[in-house]
Amino acid sequence: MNQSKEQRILNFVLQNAVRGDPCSVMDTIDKYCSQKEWAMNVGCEKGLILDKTVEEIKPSVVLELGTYCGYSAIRIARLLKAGARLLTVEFNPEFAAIAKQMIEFAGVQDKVNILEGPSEEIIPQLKKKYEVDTLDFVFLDHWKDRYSPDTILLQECNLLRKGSVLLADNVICPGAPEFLKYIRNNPSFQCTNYPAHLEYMEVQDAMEKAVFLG
Ligand SMILES: O=c1[nH]cnc2c(O)c(F)c(-c3ccc(F)cc3)cc12
Ligand SMILES: [Mg+2]
Repeated sequence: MNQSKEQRILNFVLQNAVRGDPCSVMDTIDKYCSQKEWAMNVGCEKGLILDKTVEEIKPSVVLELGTYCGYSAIRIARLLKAGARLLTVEFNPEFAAIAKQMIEFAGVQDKVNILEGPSEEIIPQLKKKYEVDTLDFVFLDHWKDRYSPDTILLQECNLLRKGSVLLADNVICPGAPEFLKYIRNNPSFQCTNYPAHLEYMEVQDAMEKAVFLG
């Protein structure tokens, strides 16, 4: 049976990146996806916005919605302080299996827990099943029409605290208009937009940062 694109990306990393070196894994994925097959990793330009956000917050507990091949999980985990942890949610079991191998190869597996299933089922389990009190940082990079319902769900589950930071990918391309309308008109959030390019393309995209004001 012929391989999936995600399996080809993983194989290219296993054969070309340096085991235990997160930057090498990220660079190798970016090389493959810019030269051979496009894939929906956050990439290096928007990845720098993600890096700066994580370095500013110095989070202890991070939630990522949308793991895909694990690129942004590795990007985030490499910057986490000792004892800090990343919970990353992936609906697609094939993607989750690829991400697990990618994260282990990068050597950040001790900081990352991949939670397989739909975000709307997992978010309500975070407190009891995954021992989360509140989230310091949430990276939204899954299905665009889940951005606002999941943001509402995070609030309903009391997972946000004063100063919790949300960062959403793709608010221009493919676009998350409902989320932007919701978050920018909500007095409980302070929003900032970061224009960028779509990963590996000369197409406009942007990330939206939203700080929860409590
Ligand atoms: O579904 C997605 N989930 C998470 N991130 C994405 C992304 O960064 C994309 F660029 C895209 C994308 C896909 C096809 C296009 F033509 C443009 C963007 C999709 C997603
Ligand atoms: Mg994305």
